[in-house]
Amino acid sequence: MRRYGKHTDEDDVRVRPNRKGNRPRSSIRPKHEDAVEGFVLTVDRGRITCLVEDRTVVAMKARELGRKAAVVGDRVGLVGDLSGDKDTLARIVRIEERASVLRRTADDDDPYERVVVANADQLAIVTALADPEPRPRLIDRCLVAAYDGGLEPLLVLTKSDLAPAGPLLETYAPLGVPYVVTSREELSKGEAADLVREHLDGRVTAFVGHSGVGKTTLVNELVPEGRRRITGRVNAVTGRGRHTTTSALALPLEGGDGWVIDTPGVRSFGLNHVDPSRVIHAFPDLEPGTVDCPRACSHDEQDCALDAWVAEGHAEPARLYSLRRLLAARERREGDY
Ligand SMILES: Nc1nc2c(ncn2[C@@H]2O[C@H](COP(=O)(O)OP(=O)(O)OP(=O)(O)O)[C@@H](O)[C@H]2O)c(=O)[nH]1
Ligand SMILES: [Zn+2]
Repeated sequence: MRRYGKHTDEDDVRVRPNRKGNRPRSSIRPKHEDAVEGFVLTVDRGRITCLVEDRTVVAMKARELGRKAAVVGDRVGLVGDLSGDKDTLARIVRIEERASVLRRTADDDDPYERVVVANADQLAIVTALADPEPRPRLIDRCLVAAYDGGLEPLLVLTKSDLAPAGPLLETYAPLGVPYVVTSREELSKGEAADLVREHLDGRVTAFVGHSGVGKTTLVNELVPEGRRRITGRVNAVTGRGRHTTTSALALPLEGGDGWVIDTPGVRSFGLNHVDPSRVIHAFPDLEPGTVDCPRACSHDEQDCALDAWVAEGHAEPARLYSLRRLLAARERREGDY
């Protein structure tokens, strides 16, 4: 039988002698200061799987967090049973401020734009050069989502054995986006993964790409054991035989301190709330030219000061053209999905 002593609350509320009449110390301590830090690996129907030290711990969100959801990549504070044993459930009591956010757009089932990945440093946009054909507008939308959310983009162009990368790269050259080009042959020799890995070490990279571009093939090359390891652990803890989640999944890079976050399909990015001033941060060469813009300028309107400024020779016209193209990609069109 458990005994409840007189002072069971002592550890929670340690009130110090308060001679100066200040507020009791207990009330200014952050709540749950004993919470342990975790990293969200995946989310499945309200079950949030976190890495806590070297254990996989399944948790629920504490009610006090309100509507804010924990998403893959979040740094969280956990309390409760952190053993990671089967059938145990910890509680997430804190979600740390996010350094970056990748949003997906609202859809028929859900009217809100939602964050799908938090704290990624980089967005790897996987595009096939053929089969399926590249979709520049989709790439542009990914770039806007990256710039807006605070992620650095990386273009990963697959299937260069089927079509040359030149024309597409030319389109993106003025943006200075780093890129990797891979082929079937490089893939089979393991070289494709090596090329991509050079961009991943020490960073958290979210991978997006629509069906058939070779994203899964590449991610499996990058983290051959990763998926099995993580989903195996998740299954062991949840008792579910299959990893059924439709959420993104964070996979540890072998021998590095980076993470690959595999995202399911691309449902188009949430660009409704894109702030042009955040996108223009990605264009530091153009930014000074916006001082004479009207207030809340979209930089895609007639009175925008950038046209005259660029015409005076302060920056490359190709850069302004690229900025405008990206800003125009915010509008969702038929076929963007
Ligand atoms: N020719 C060629 N084929 C490739 C290359 N990379 C991947 N593929 C093939 O492209 C097809 C699609 O690859 P997946 O990895 O399944 O593509 P995905 O983007 O994950 O697509 P989903 O699984 O549908 O989301 C597979 O048949 C791959 O073998 C490449 O560099 N060249
Ligand atoms: Zn402007």
